[in-house]
Amino acid sequence: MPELVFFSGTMDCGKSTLALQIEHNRSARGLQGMIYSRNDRAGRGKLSSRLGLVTEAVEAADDLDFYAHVVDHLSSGGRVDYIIADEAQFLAPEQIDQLARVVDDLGLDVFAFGITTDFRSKLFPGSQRLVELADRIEVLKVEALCWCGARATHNARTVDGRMVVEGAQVVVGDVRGETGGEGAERPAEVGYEVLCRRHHRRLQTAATAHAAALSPDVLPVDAQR
Ligand SMILES: Nc1ncnc2c1ncn2[C@@H]1O[C@H](COP(=O)(O)OP(=O)(O)O)[C@@H](O)[C@H]1O
Ligand SMILES: Cc1cn([C@H]2C[C@H](O)[C@@H](COP(=O)(O)O)O2)c(=O)[nH]c1=O
Repeated sequence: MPELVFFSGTMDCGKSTLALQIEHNRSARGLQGMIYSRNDRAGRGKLSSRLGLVTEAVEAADDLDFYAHVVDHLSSGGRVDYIIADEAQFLAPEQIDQLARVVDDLGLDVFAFGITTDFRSKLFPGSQRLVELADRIEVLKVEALCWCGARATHNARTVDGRMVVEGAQVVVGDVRGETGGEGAERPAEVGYEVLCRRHHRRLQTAATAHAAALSPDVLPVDAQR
């Protein structure tokens, strides 16, 4: 039976790598996939992994109708055996419905990859619809870790290492920080960090935890002498 599968996890847990592996294994057996992505860090029309692999993809813009796109391709003599959609959290709920229709009406497997929640631990609309519609949800097995060593389950947005809780839901970026704040005297470093729930709730990133550990307030009594 064809399926709509949602592979989910935090940022940096290997989702895009798995997408590329699924694509590699299937194309090695002569199958042809239609690869979609949206807002990949490597640029428009790319699906890239931090391991350095990258492939061409159809950029899934707001106005892309997945079902119509696949039907058009098939009607013009093209072949499609399966669908891969990376960065699926950025898709509109209606586009997830279109992917479900591709499974049900065209009989194709659809593999969607994305983070479930944003930097405020709120569901992305596309991910919410995937949770509602997917035949299966697969949580990636390679665990990303919080700075404390616990399993990271949440995505934090940081500015100069400090977690922020205000801002637009979509800001493309990486876990190692990027230069932002155009026009600012010293551009702020906007980035992401994966945290366990406890430290996400406490807004404690690696940088702020390190600063707190170095603060005289928390030094042992002996060391303060
Ligand atoms: N230099 C490296 N050596 C080994 N593995 C790495 C290296 N850099 C990144 N990775 C692996 O790649 C994962 C990130 O893969 P990626 O597919 O880009 O993640 P996602 O799409 O979930 O954000 C990391 O969790 C890590 O397991
Ligand atoms: C938490 C969060 C993330 N994003 C962006 C940042 C990245 O561009 C992608 C996630 O990509 P990855 O391959 O899973 O690392 O999502 C965002 O726009 N808003 C957020 O709240």
